[in-house]
Parts: sequence; structure tokens; C-alpha cells
Amino acid sequence: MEPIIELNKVTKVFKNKTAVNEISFSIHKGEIVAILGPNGAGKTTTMNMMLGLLEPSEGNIQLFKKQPKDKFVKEKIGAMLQEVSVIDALKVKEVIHLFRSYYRNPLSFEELVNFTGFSQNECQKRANKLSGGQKRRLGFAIAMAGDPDVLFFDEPTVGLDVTSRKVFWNTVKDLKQGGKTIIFTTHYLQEADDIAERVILFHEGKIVGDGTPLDIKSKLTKQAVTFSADSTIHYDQLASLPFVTDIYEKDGRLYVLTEQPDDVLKAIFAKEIPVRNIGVERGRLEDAFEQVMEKKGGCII
Ligand SMILES: Nc1ncnc2c1ncn2[C@@H]1O[C@H](COP(=O)(O)OP(=O)(O)OP(=O)(O)O)[C@@H](O)[C@H]1O
Repeated sequence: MEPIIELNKVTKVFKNKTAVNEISFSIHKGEIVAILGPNGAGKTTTMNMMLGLLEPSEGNIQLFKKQPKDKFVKEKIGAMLQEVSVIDALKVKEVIHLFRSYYRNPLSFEELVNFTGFSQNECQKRANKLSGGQKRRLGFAIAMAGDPDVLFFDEPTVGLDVTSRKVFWNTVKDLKQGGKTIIFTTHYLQEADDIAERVILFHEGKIVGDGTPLDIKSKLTKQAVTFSADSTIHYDQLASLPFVTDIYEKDGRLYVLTEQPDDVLKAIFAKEIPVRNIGVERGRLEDAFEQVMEKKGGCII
């Protein structure tokens, strides 16, 4: 299958700062890709270049075999950027009507209101009276107005409450099922792990990892022996077990990171440490991310 997005040795320099440094990758139809990396890694700059909002200093970007600014491309893509700026004087319903009017085959008004999750009353509100989270939900509807094939979301869930986040990602999964291609950035690594089929890891303007979340975790993380623990257990007791590199607690379970889970289990039983509901898991994407940063951007995948 032909890629629909292709970046070839793309560099972006702002004055003296190289924000993106000779990156190349392709994205195929129907992929759901998370672009991850620490602050200042070059994620937004890359996304803005794919959207035609910034020109690369060097290299080439093509979407649908055309330049990002091509009118054909503009009709095929939708974007929700970090700053959602809408015309404040307009009501929500007027904003939606306005953005529909920009496209030849827009989604229906009702479908777009569904993306916001707004009630009829909320649709009467002026855009400048919306909360931060509501503005993002309106931004989602704006991104969908032209029924795009490719969607770009730059940190889409910042400012959304837990329920709105779930609704947002469930909608994204449905869009993927419907054949859309989705590219998003996020600092919530669990979201990337849950949603993305592919993760592209950025560090200091370079791509340092590219693969499925499982690939990346398998290559970079240690395994964890996990269990529900008796309150009498002390971290010291666990830390003294052989091959343990770290211990943390999450959702009432203890995670003992190790490269040798069998040996850790043997030692737990030998020392009669009171553990229940034992499991062995791969480390989190967050752990992989930390490993990459510790390697100071050396390419690992
Ligand atoms: N318009 C600009 N002028 C000068 N430098 C810029 C400009 N935009 C971005 N940069 C610099 O380029 C680098 C990459 O920025 P970018 O916004 O792409 O990072 P990011 O990975 O999206 O970060 P974050 O996670 O904080 O959003 C940073 O060092 C940033 O300061």
C-alpha cells in the first residue's frame, strides 16, 4: 500500500535553533500514530509542517503525493491544535455552521454537534464563554467539519475531564474503524499505549524510536512482578530481593521491576513474603520513555 504521508530528510531551523533534524517517516492509510517526546522535542513543529503551517528548512513533505499546502490536501485533512482559537463573538452553533461552509461535502450539523457532546443550550453559548475543555471539544468538531481522511490532534486531551477523555478516545477508535488515519501527540503516555498502533518517539529534533507500543516496551523495559500486598510489607524487604531494579505502587498493586521475574518469584516464596494475586507484566510505555531519555537520544529502535 502506498503511504499517504511521506517525510524525507526534513529539517526545520528557527534562527539558530534546529527544532527538527533530518527526520524521515511514512504513514499509511488507517494508521493511528502517536508522536511522543519530551517538551521541545520537535513534535508540534513536525505536525505544523505536515499541515503546511510551517515550511521545512530542508527536505520534503508530501501528503497524498502533493505538497501540504495543496488545495486537494487541505480538503482531506482536519486538525485540532493546542490553541483552539475561534471567533469569540460567534455562538457555538454559528461556529459549526461557519466551518461547514468552508467544505464542499461537510458532515451534517447534527453529526458535528455530536462530536462536541454539547446540549442544545450549550450550542447557544458564545465561544468566548466556553471553558477550556469545552473549547477543545468544539475544536474537535471543527477538525471534523470537512469529513477529513486524515486527522491531526496536538495534545487533544489537555484540559478534558476523565469522562470527556474517554468519550474522545472512544470516538477516535470509531473514526479509525471507519478508515480514518489519525496522528496525535500527547504527554499522557498511557493514552498512547491504549490507543496508538504505532509510536514515533522524538528527542531533540530526531526520531529515536518507531514501532508498536509493544515493540517499544519489549525492547526498552524490564518486566514487572506485580501483586496485591499485605500492608505489613516494606519496600526494603522487596528491594533486597535479587535482580530488583525498581518498585512502585499503582492502583493498589505493587510492581517490582526486574529482568529476572522467575528468580524474584522464587525469592518471594522462599522468604514467605505475604503477596496475593501475583502476575508478571511488561513495563509501561512511560518506563520505555524514561529509558530513551536516559540514553540522551541515541537511536534505539
Ligand atoms: N516559532 C519558533 N521560533 C523559535 N523557536 C521555536 C519556534 N517554535 C518552536 N521552537 C523551538 O523548537 C523546538 C521544538 O519545539 P516544538 O514546539 O516542536 O516541541 P514539542 O515537542 O512540540 O514540545 P512540547 O511538548 O513542549 O509541545 C523548541 O526548542 C522550541 O523552543
